[in-house]
Amino acid sequence: MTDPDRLNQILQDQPYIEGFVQPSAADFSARASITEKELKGREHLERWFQHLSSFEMTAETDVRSTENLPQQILDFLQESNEFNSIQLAQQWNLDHQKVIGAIKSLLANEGVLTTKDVTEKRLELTNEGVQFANEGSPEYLVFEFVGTDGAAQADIQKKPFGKIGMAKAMQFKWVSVDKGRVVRQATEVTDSTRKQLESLRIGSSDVSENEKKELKKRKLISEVNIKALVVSKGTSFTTSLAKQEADLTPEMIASGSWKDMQFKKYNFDSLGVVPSSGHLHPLMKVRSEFRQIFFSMGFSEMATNRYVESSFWNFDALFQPQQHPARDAHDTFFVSDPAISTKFPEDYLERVKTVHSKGGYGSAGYNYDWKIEEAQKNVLRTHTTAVSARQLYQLAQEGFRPSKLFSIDRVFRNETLDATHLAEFHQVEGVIAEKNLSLAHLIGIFTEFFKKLGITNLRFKPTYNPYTEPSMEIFAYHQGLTKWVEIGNSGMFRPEMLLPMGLPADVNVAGYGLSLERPTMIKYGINNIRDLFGSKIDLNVVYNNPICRLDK
Ligand SMILES: N[C@@H](Cc1ccccc1)C(=O)O
Repeated sequence: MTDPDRLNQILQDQPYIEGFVQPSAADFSARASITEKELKGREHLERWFQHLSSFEMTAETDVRSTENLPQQILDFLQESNEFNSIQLAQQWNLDHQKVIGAIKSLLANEGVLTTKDVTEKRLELTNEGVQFANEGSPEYLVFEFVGTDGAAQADIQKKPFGKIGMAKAMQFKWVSVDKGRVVRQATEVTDSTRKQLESLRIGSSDVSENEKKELKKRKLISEVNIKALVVSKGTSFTTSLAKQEADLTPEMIASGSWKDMQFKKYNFDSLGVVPSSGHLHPLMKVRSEFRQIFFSMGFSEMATNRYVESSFWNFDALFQPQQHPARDAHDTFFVSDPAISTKFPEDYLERVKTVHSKGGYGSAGYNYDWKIEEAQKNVLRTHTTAVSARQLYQLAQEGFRPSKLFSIDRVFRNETLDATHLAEFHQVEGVIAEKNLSLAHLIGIFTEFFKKLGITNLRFKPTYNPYTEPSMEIFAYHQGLTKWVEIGNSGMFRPEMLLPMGLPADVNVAGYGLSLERPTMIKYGINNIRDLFGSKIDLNVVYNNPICRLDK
């Protein structure tokens, strides 16, 4: 494919290509001016860049195939007796690590090689050096920009190469300034900075010590230490290594051929194949994401270890009246055995009773006959707000301190099952207790919280809870169902709930409860909540959903 004659012709026609530089596309845009001739030749040239690179490879350097590199190294050592890995990599134009890898693989054969660790100093181009090598030095770019007609100094200063380029081009007497106008002082110049950088880049030794010193001063190159190996023949050096088998097969044992074979040493350092075994359930993945998000936002986790809860903690402590429809057997699962709880903090129970029946703390209460029998009834907790209630009471007993708490666990509701409702599901609950908190803080927390989950399409809607005022529901847009789905409920806990607990009057508590299932459905494009439970889960749906792919 290479056509050196044609190439030389091109180089003569287009003298601005200096030497065998391999210009990049950026080269053109970085160049300050392109003459008409160059412009015309550009397309033509671009085709020839391909030839340029193949010419460089075949004519100038000795590029090795890395196939069977260990054998090539043995053959080389046979002739040379000793070599340095860096020099060999340079000579063969290979990545040094590849050479090291091949040497290491040969070391598995005892006695074939001896190696010695050495540290070599090498010059490397800095980022700026690489840029200059690719695009030309700033002084050259200035010289180009000035052109034969000259240019305004202000225009040059605006260019990224302007400042340094001007200083150097003046120092080299390539250009001069007269009343704000820059003109060429030399008719032709060579971009030797770029040339030197290019030579150093390919490890060539044709850059003088003085030139290196200057490049170092300009911070275009720097000295780095590289660990290399000096390799020489071992006591049982050979260029024809016996083929080493990786596996002992039943056939080898049956035929007895294993007796004459050599086997590869077992590599105890290599990583094993990771067995494709269990995966986290999508729900548990989202749960761990939720936990991480809570932790990253400074929340601590509450203990959630009771599914059976008394009505007292599930409802009464939350200022939910005993006639509230949610307490009805249609919505709540009552437990028949044990049917009641009997141990409650007495004073607190008394205060709860009073706030329900007579009011207090500035509230008129509900004005009804509060009955302990109703509060004693055991239920499967209908929300994790029962967990929060216990925790807030505890906080009041210990003495208030600002707190951010969360819990994620199962709750139970006597629901009619459909695509978005189950009788048992998970709630993600958070409470923030602090002075001067408002609903605005809560909205801010949600926005941040869901952003971290990848859900940005949120809407808030005012709602009613017996235990919060104001209260709001949170909706997220579900792409699969093409509708807004409620994913949470929240609000500022009422004083009728907090003050009987003994929390200071100037403390506000914001709370929220979210479903774990619905964000999971949104995230993984699952349209039926029932698909999340039991053995029916269709992993093809989960793993191939277009909205968000689940990594296994
Ligand atoms: N308990 C509410 C959620 C909630 C928690 C805390 C404050 C306000 C609302 C629910 O079940 O939906």
